[in-house]
Amino acid sequence: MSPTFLRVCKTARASWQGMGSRKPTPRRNSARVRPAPFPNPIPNSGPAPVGGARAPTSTGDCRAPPCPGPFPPRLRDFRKGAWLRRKFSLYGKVSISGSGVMAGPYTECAPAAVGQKRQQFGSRFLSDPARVFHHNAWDNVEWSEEQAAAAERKVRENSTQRVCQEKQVDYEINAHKYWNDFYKIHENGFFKDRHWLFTEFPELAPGQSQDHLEDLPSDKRSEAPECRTSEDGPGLKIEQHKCSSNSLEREAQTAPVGENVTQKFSHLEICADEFPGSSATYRILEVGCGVGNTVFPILQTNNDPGLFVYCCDFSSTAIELVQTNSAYDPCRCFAFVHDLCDEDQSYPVPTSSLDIIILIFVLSAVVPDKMQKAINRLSRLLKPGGMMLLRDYGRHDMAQLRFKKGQCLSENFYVRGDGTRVYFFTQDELDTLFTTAGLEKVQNLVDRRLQVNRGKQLTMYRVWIQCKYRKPLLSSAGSVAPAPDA
Ligand SMILES: C[S@@+](CC[C@H](N)C(=O)[O-])C[C@H]1O[C@@H](n2cnc3c(N)ncnc32)[C@H](O)[C@@H]1O
Repeated sequence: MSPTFLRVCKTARASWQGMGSRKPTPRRNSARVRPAPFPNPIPNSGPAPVGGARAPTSTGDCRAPPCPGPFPPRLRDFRKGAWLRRKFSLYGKVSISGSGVMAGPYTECAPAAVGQKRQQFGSRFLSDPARVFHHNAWDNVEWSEEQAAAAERKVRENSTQRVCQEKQVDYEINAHKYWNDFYKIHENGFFKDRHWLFTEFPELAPGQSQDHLEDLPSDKRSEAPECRTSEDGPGLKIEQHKCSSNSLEREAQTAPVGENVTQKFSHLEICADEFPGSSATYRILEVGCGVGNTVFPILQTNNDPGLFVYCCDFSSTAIELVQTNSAYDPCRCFAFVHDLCDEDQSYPVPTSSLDIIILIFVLSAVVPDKMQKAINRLSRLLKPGGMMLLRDYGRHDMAQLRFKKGQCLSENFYVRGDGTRVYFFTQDELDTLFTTAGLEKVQNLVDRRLQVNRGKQLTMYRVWIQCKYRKPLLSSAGSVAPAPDA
């Protein structure tokens, strides 16, 4: 994109590259699973009670662990049982007798009745341990004291030996390169079910029918590839709105991709009425979008003609994959390379212009020292009343427990075998990050889920955290609340 696409209004610095071409339905723990010795996970969600420890709807993260990789493994990976069992001690053999992974009393709730659309998702509670392998996953699993203590021990153990300073610097400076390498290898092969998106985050498609989801049995929903192109998608009706006639918008959206087209705009600020998507009435930004696993489902599901979706990632490889995806529509979407930790880069939208900012398993990839400023900057982009949505790894998730000594960078922060990094949050830590950025809590819950490999009789305990924080409409003085300084 050329600087001519931008109108210089004030002083600021903007730079970006490559422009161009799993439940808020609060669910109740109607049943509790008393876990056993090891990792136990959780469950589902519902519209969440503010600040609770409820469980969101469906699956959680983007991928689970088959290898030190950035994502939790997909369900189908679980079928590689033998290999996984060897590799990860956290995969436990379930002992129905109670001596194995799951012990203690369980209460199994009947699956949600047909017709209770949202509740069907993530509302499967295990009450009878003998039935643990009857389904792929169980919701709202509570951890026993014994299991929590074992997780603590495991973390203490794998944190004793830290990565040397020199390597730590390399992982920080070259973080985007490690992710580029990741996407060069996997491209968009990590697509995973994201139907939970709209159950957990209805704000992404307000007022839109979720009927297409009900066509899938719940088991299938969590295994189906989540993001398809418009051609092979789930038959969703996509109503496209016209491209803006605004020249900036048009040109910026068709600019070439890749790092070589990086444009640095020092001391620039986007003018309020000339930026990509400036004519939209509902703006969503996804930060750390990867290859579009969230963005494309939003574009497919939300047919509001006033919708415009921005998405960025500091991996130019990922952004290129987004921009070259056949479902990428520059009239409705703008993908750009951006490092959310780089204070010298501005976002291509004005302050107070976004309705929703979504962070899915991205904040955990950022070095803890830089998280607060990154959230502060994002907070300023939200309109009063706008919301920040997050889903990310929770403390003691199986992925954390499986790290070996020598992979720990700092407390609860690790590097995977491929050089990508991951932090495991507590609810309080996230609450502090968001409230310090001037946002108020709407939801902050922990999602504990037990995933099951029925073929191999393995159980995996996942922990994810889901948050929604809103920018206040008015300060107590009656004016719009000020955005925090970086
Ligand atoms: C675990 S992946 C999640 C991708 C995507 N949100 C999803 O759920 O499929 C983390 C993503 O965050 C991106 N990322 C990590 N650190 C970043 C940063 N400082 N700025 C922008 N993107 C970043 C990575 O490139 C990667 O695409």
